[in-house]
Order: sequence, then structure tokens, then C-alpha cells
Amino acid sequence: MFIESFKVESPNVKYTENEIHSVYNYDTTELIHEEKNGAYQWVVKPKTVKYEFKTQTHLPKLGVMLVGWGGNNGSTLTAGVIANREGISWATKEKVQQANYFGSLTQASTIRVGSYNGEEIYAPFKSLLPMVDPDQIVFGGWDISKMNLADSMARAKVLDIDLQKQLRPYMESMVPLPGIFDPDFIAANQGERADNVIKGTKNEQIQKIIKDIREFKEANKVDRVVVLWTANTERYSNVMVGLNDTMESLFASLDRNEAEISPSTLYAIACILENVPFINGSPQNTFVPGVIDLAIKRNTLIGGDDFKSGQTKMKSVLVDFLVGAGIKPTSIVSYNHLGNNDGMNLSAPQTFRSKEISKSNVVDDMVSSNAILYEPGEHPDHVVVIKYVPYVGDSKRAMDEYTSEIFMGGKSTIVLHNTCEDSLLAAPIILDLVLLAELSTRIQLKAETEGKFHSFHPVATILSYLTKAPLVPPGTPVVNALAKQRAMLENILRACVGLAPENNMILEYK
Ligand SMILES: NC(=O)c1ccc[n+]([C@@H]2O[C@H](COP(=O)([O-])OP(=O)(O)OC[C@H]3O[C@@H](n4cnc5c(N)ncnc54)[C@H](O)[C@@H]3O)[C@@H](O)[C@H]2O)c1
Ligand SMILES: O=P([O-])([O-])O[C@@H]1[C@@H](O)[C@H](O)[C@@H](O)[C@H](O)[C@@H]1O
Repeated sequence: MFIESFKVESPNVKYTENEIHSVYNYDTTELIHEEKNGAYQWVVKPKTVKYEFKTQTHLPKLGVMLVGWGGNNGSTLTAGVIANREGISWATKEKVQQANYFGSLTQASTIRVGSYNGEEIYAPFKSLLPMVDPDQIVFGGWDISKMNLADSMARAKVLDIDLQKQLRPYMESMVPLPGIFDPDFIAANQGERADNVIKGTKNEQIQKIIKDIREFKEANKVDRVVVLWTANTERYSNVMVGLNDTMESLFASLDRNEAEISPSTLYAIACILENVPFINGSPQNTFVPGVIDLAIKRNTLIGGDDFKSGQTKMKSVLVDFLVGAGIKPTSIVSYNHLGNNDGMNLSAPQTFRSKEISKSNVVDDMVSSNAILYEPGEHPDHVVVIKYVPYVGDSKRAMDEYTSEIFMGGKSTIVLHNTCEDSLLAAPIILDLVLLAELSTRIQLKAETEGKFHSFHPVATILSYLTKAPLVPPGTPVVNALAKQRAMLENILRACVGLAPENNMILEYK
């Protein structure tokens, strides 16, 4: 059964005009490694820590500024939100299609509320806590290409023509602001589209981005802005002591106009200085240590890296299933080809390397979780191949082969083939990233051992379900298994309304 919404009735939850206040007992485990009688042993102690959560329920008018707005993902997301907001339907060769938000966790998935007379009761994920209505988002952003959003949508060749025709009047007046362009960080083949760029030193470029954000906020009367990078994948920046290893060294490098500070890092610095959340949807190391240092000191949300949309999302499910079943993946080969501009940019070795890293590290936590299967330091063979084939456009063709060792020396080979418009997978994920980033800035928490309420750590691990290479605070474990990431997110939001984590025990019926 499905219910549209619910309100929790509990002595531990208080709803006021502008806030939900919850008291939550966090049950966890404390491990102690101690010596007894000359030998070390592990002591496992269940522990309960009382937390309080306070969620502001007043919803801001939200502005989303996309870096790379005119790209396939940016134009497709903008188009999709307008189509949903206006209730647009369009003719396809099969049927009349209605706009929807399929592929969005917040808009199209559900959570289990409980059981009633033996029936499972579900509600929309977005009913857990007040979230911004995506139909009300005001879009803006930057692009090194000056093409308006209607023409960008046509250039992307992602959406049906009948839909594009209906959307054109809404989008042709949307023109990206000039972007920060540095040909040293993306493929040379991107140069021809760079006709809309900000000149000046790196500090001057940062100040221009800050000015753009302020003017966008004022012109659109938005209360909050979230900035998300969906521009081209950059090569990795070199990380060096004295260049970008601390906030101070980063600022000193900017004063010297150091070439090694990338455009994406400049946008991130601008946002952090303006206390605007910044999310990196690409795989490059935008968040060099100096940027993380700055974000922590300024307590501004940063999150990333690299949308988890297709092959890698599947990998973070399949490898978790195999290892969790005691089956040993020994070889993983992920190949895909696509023909969009992202694919063209990734045809350069230095930008491909950024993507290869983010697509390869996703199995590390699952492999290291099972020492029965893997010796220390042992990993499956893991190969990532991406080829640019212009003819297929945004329709990515992915082929994966998983070979595993099974019982008594047996072998199992699983082959997957997946064809999809890459931007139709990524656009709803961008939506979730900005909505959840905005929501998390309205949540304050306090453990019983802490004196006052505080926000989540500025490095937004809460977004990890949506990224290939989750950015985590220094010293924090990286979790890639998709089910664990979703459960973490859902259970934190459940705690904010005083609900127990979904543990799937259903003891009532055992
Ligand atoms: N399924 C997916 O589509 C998917 C999944 C994961 C990650 N990504 C990443 O998302 C990003 C965007 O993907 P896409 O398919 O929209 O690519 P795209 O090439 O269509 O769009 C990127 C846009 O960014 C613009 N741009 C490049 N550098 C810029 C800069 N410095 N400032 C402002 N604009 C700039 C380009 O002109 C282009 O319009 C890529 O990095 C891609 O790797 C995409
Ligand atoms: O999300 P995913 O399918 O693992 O990875 C995708 C790659 O396979 C694709 O080649 C690239 O263009 C996309 O940006 C995305 O990163």
C-alpha cells in the first residue's frame, strides 16, 4: 500500500511552525583491541548515543547555477524541469509521453514506513522531510559556449523533437554566463566551442563568479543558491606543498596567478567564499586539500565527485552482491562507447585518466570487506575502457564482463549490455544532488556529548549515493556499495523525524 505523506507521533518528535525537532538513540558498536593475559583480543561493546536533530522546515526559493549549463546534462535537466513544471506531454512513435522525474531518488523512489494488517506501507522518499519542489527551481549558470539553452538542447540531441519544439520558447532566452576557460585542463577538441569566456587573472575570475552569483540571486529573488559542476571533465591538478595543500598556500598561489589552479577549483573557491554549496559532478580532483581546508574553515558544503549514473552504479550493486554472497570477483572489464561531447572530451588521455580513476576505485571498499576471499592487497583485475564514436551521440553503449571464482574451483562469468541516453541518467541525479545538498544545510544535529548544535561536516558524505568517488572528510571510510549508501541517506533522514533505521528485520512476522 502507498500513502502520500505521514506525520510521526512520538514523545521524541516535535513539529513547530518552522522546525522539526527529534531525539534519536543512535545504536552502534564500540570495538576495543586490548591485551589480556599477554594476548590481544577484540572486545565488542554495543553502544547507544543520544542525538538531537533540528530541521528547518521553511523552504527557500532555490536557485541552481550549473557550470556547463549549455552541455547535454545541463540543458537536459533544465528542459526536464520545465516540462514537468508546465505539464508538457509530447508525441513519440509509441505513445503520448508525459513528463516525469524517473531516475530521481527524491522524486520517484519510496521508503517503507511500516506494516499495517500484514501489508507493507510505503511513502514517497521526499515525504521524509520538507524538500524544495524541483518545479520551482530557478536555473542559471555558466558555459564557455554562448549557445542559448534551446539551441544547446538541440545540439545535445537527447530529447524528442516534439518535446524540444514545445520547450524552445521557454529556453531560448536562457543564455549561459561566460565561463572560466583554461585549455590546459580539458581536451584540445573543446577549444572550438570556447566563445564565451571570462578574461583576467585567476583572482579576477573568482571575483567575477562571486559577482555573477550575487547578481543571479538578486535578479531572480532567490533565497538560496546551489552551484553544481556539470562541465567537462578536467585533467587532475597536481597537488603540491606550497601550491594547494592548505588554504593559505592556495590563496598565495592565486596571488601569483599559478597556472596549476584549475577552472573547477576557481569556481569552488568562489562558491565557498560566498557560502554557496558547490558540488562536483565530474571526476577531476577539484577539491585539492587547500579547497577542503577552506570549505571546513568556512563551513560551506562541498560534495562530489562524478555522478554515479550507469555502469559504475551497476558495479556498486553487482560487486556488493557477489562479495556479500561469498563469491570472489577476479576480473572486471568495463567498456563503453558514446558519441556526445563528454565522450569527445574524454578521448584525450589526460581527461580519460580522471574518469578511469573514478570508475575504478568503486570496488575497493567491497573487496577490502572480505578477507576470506581476498589476501591483503589482492584485488580483481579491473579495466575501464571508453571510446568516442560520434555516430551514437548521447546513447552510451556499455558492456561489462564480471568473472568470479565460485564453489570448488568453479568460474562464473556475468556479461551485461546497457544502452541509454547518458544525460537522461545523469539529469535526475543532478536534481537529487542539489535538492539533498539544500536540505542538508537546513539540518542541525547534536550528540549528547556535544555542547551545541552544528551542521553536518562541510564535506557532504550524505551525497555519496549519487557519486562514483564519494568525497569524504579526511580520515573517514569511503563506502561505495550502493545499498549501504542509500540506507545511510534514508536512515539519517528517518532519524530527523525520530524514525528507527530501516533494518528489514520485520520481527513482527518472524
Ligand atoms: N551520464 C552522464 O552524462 C555523466 C555521468 C557522470 C559524469 N558525467 C560528467 O558530467 C559532465 C558533463 O557531461 P555532459 O554530457 O553534459 O558533457 P557536455 O560536454 O555535453 O557538457 C559540458 C559543458 O561544459 C561546458 N564547459 C566546459 N568547460 C567549462 C568551464 N570551465 N566553465 C563553464 N562551462 C564549461 C562545455 O562547453 C559544455 O557545454 C562531464 O564531466 C561528464 O564526465 C556525466
Ligand atoms: O556513470 P558511468 O556509466 O559509470 O560512467 C559514464 C561513462 O561510462 C561514460 O563514458 C562517461 O561519458 C560518463 O560521463 C559517465 O561517467
